[in-house]
Amino acid sequence: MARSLGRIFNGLQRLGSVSPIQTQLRYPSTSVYQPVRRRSVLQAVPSFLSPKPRDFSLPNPSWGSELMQLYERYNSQCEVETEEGEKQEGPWKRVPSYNRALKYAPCGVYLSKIIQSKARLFTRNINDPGAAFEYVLFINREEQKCVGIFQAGHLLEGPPGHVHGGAIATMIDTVTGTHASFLSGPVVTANLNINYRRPIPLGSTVLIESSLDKKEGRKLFFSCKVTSTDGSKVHTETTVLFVSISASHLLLGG
Ligand SMILES: CCCCCCCC/C=C\CCCCCCCC(=O)SCCNC(=O)CCNC(=O)[C@H](O)C(C)(C)COP(=O)(O)OP(=O)(O)OC[C@H]1O[C@@H](n2cnc3c(N)ncnc32)[C@H](O)[C@@H]1OP(=O)(O)O
Repeated sequence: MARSLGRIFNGLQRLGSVSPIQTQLRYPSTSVYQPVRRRSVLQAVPSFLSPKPRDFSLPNPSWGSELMQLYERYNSQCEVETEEGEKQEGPWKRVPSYNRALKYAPCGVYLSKIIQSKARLFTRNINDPGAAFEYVLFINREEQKCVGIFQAGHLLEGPPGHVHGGAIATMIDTVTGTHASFLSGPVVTANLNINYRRPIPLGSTVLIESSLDKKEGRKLFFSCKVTSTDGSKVHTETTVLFVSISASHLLLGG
């Protein structure tokens, strides 16, 4: 069963012909979710089987002014105007975000109904806006950087009034993991090493910046910093190692 699912998944990935992250990044970054590639792959599928998934990385009423300001700052650099007044892709891309990782893959919506259909992405499984992880990620291909803007909700408490260290680690893993997937396709975290420097108050917004240090074969080494939004306070400093895997590594249990 697992083997045949692996074959289906690999086949579907070949059908899509681009990696999951590359697929999503083809969508016009300043617009709401527009599944250009997915539509062409799935045209023949009845529409009742393809509900439009919610993109959690778009603003909602729980977003505070800091999250909104930073979102707008990066989003305004996703599409720029040439001197002739034409619009073209800018240096940054907003990364859409759904409540199942499989929805990123070509035909993923259908696979996600077959494989562990109740599974939900850890950071996107609370429906109450603002209660837990509110965040948006942007990627800059040229500078090989990824930033996350993260507003921590009241359900993420660790030390009284402050964010749980595991929730911070989750967000660091999410930003660097998305960055690594974008650069290299499917990966898993092999090592995550965090120095917690200052606690993060619940309800506040922080900036998470990931950069690729080096790539050696299947291994990708990243540094990641969590700071206040103006960069004046460092909350954590992290190094992360990701290892590239084939899709069957996950489907067949490693
Ligand atoms: C189909 C998927 C599509 C995905 C699309 C996603 C889109 C984005 C979606 C949503 C965004 C959310 C993003 C969230 C991201 C979250 C990521 C996680 O949390 S992952 C869960 C936690 N991690 C694990 O469960 C790993 C468990 N470990 C393993 O599976 C294996 O140990 C693995 C793959 C890491 C290595 O196993 P081997 O057998 O394949 O390879 P070997 O030879 O052991 O290692 C390869 C190289 O790496 C080094 N290495 C391995 N582990 C190391 C370690 N812990 N420290 C240092 N080096 C290590 C080794 O020394 C070796 O190096 P030398 O090639 O010899 O130079």
